[in-house]
Amino acid sequence: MGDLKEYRAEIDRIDRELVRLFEERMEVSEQIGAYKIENGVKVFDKTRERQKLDEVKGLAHGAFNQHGVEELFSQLMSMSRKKQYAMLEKRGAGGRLPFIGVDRLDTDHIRVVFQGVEGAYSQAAMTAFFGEDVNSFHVARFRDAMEAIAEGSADYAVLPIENSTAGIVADNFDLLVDFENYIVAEQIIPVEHVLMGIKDADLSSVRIVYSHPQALAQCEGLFQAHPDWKAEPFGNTALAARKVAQDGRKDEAAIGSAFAARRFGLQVLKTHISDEEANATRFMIVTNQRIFRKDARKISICFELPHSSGTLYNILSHFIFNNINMTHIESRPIPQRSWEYRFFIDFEGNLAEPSVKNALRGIREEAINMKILGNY
Ligand SMILES: O=C(O)C(=O)C[C@]1(C(=O)O)C=C[C@@H](O)C=C1
Repeated sequence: MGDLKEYRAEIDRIDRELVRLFEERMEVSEQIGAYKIENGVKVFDKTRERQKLDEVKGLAHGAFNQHGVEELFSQLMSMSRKKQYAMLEKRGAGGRLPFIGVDRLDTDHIRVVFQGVEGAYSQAAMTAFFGEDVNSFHVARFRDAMEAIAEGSADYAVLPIENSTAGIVADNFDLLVDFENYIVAEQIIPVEHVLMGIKDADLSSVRIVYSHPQALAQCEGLFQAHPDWKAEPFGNTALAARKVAQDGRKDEAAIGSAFAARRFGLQVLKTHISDEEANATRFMIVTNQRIFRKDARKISICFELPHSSGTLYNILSHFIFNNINMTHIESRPIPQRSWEYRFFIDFEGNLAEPSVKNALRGIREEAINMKILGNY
């Protein structure tokens, strides 16, 4: 057995050599970067990297070291790419992002669309953002709202994206991919559900409860306390309230806002029925222009990744390297492509910042179909 101090001295000597070699390698990488800028060659060369990894693996001995060498060189090349992306941005060769910074959103003479009927939570979010007097109309489906802005019959749409208890509204994530519409703002509103029924109904007469699936999910405790009640998914909370009012049956109830109960002449049978007290829904304000407020602090993007080891890790490294704080990640299956996923990521920043541009450039090159969904 040798001496620990001696071993460490030996490691120190090797590490000094590694650092020297790393810096030497990075210098060559910079020269390649300059060549690539000059000749318009893409930074990321997947084929070359694959060949390199196979070659260096072949030089190592034993499975453990081969694996280690592969990981080490993936990181070295990733570092090399980041250096080259930074050079591109510095020399203004990074290309312009197709988004225009504005001082404020244009809210004069606008029409706003929301999904659902009168009394929907989306309407509450809309009036909270645009004011009570906003010129608005409503449509049946989230997709209809997206279409309305895509074709210009509305200037903005208000759509729920996430609830603090039940999680994301998956359909709206997918619609952001299908349409060339962009998030320009968000509005968070508290969601206070009540149970409502017709004038003659009471808790003992209720048998079936209608509401949006997410609202039903937010009130699981209520159904556990009343195992004989059937939860029946419905288009949205306001439609559920309207149905109960129209059917006029004592055995029917709806979960929705007190606002909807008032609007449809229903009585509130029970308040505070959400499992979590502080339940809130985040709505996005969407438009068909690629604009962002100059003081925007949050960016949403999405991209696709093949289902193979390390792909997500590599993409996320762009955030770490550029010191960017990621606040949300979500994955959704890609239709017709089994086991491939689309990732939705929110992070802090503004599209005008160099670190953001740098990270986005790397992600754009290394992921598939990267799309900026908005800066707000
Ligand atoms: O060979 C190149 O094109 C390089 O830029 C060097 C390098 C590397 O570090 O080895 C870096 C990025 C490329 O994706 C491939 C290889």
